[in-house]
Amino acid sequence: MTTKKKPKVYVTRKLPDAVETRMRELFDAELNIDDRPRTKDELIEAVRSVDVLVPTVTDRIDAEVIDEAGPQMKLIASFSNGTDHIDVEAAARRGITVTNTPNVLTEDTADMTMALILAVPRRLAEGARVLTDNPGEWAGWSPTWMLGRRIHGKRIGIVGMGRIGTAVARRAKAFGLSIHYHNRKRVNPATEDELEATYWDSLDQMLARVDIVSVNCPSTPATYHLISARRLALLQPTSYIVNTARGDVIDETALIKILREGKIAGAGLDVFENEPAVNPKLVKLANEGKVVILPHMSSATLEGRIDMGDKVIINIRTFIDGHRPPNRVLPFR
Ligand SMILES: O=CC(=O)O
Repeated sequence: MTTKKKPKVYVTRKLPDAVETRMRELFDAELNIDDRPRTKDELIEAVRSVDVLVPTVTDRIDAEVIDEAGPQMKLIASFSNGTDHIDVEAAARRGITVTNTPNVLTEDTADMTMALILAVPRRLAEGARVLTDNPGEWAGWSPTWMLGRRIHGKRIGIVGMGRIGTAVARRAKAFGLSIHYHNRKRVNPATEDELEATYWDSLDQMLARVDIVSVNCPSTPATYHLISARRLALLQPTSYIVNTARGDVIDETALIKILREGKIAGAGLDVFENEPAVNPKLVKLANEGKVVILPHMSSATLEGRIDMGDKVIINIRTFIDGHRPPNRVLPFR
C-alpha cells in the first residue's frame, strides 16, 4: 500500500488548538504558534513552495503575492467569510482555487450587530465607563441623566439582506423594530412575510426614512463607498449607523464629518476603512460617546472559530481528493 504524501499547508495565524491538532494530523502543516502576522515577503516565500495557503482577513493576498506562487500551489483556503483581502481574479488567472468559510459565523456576527444596535442608542459603552472611571463614587440614576433613545418601535434599514442581514432582521424584529431592507434582489416572499419586511429598491429613499442603518453587505468593487457622503447626508439627524461588514462600504471620512457636525446621532463600528489603522478622530468620537468602536470582533466566538477551521479543513481535503470544494469563491464579474 502506498501512503499519499500529505499536502504542504501554510497557515498564517494561530488557530484554535483543536483545529491545529487536526491540521497537524492531516497535513504537512506549517502553523503560526506565536501568532505574529506574516509579512508580505514571508507570504511570497511561502506560496513559492507550499500546496495550500490558509490566510485570514489580516493578510493581503494581492496579485503580487499570487503571481509568485509556484506551480504546485493550487488552493487558497481562507479562514474567513469575506474574501476582499484576496485578489480572487488574479488567483483565477493563475488557476488557483479560492475557498472561504460561510454560514458558520452568521449568527455570531448578527448577535454582535444587534449588540451595537442596542449599545449605541442606549449609551451602553458610556455607562459602562462611569463606575470604572470613578471608583468608589456612585454617579447613577437621576431623571435626566444618561438618557439614550428608545429602540422599540423604530425602523431599521438593512443594507444587504444575505445570510447575516437576514439574521440581523430576525433579531431586530424580536426587539420591536420594523424591518426595511435594500438588496440587489428581493428576498423570497416567505422570508419577507416572516420578517414583515419592506423592500426598498432605492437605497437613497430607504436611508432617508429609517432610524437605524445596519450595513451587512460584502465589500466588492460594487459596494465600495456604497454609503457615500451624498447618501450619508440623506440620513435623519436622529439616526444611527452600524457596520459589522467591511469598513470600505462606508466613506469613513464623510461619516466622521457628519458625526462631528452632529448630523446623525451616532455610529457603531466593528470594521474600519484602513484596518488595522483606526482613524484617531473615531477614537475621539468614541471618547465623546458618539460612537462605539470594536476591534473587528463580530465573529469572534470559540465555537465559530472552530467551525471555521473545520470548513477550511473540509475545503482542503475535498480539493486534494480531486473534487470541487464546497465553499469555492468565484471572482466578481
Ligand atoms: O470578518 C470576518 C470574516 O470575513 O471572516
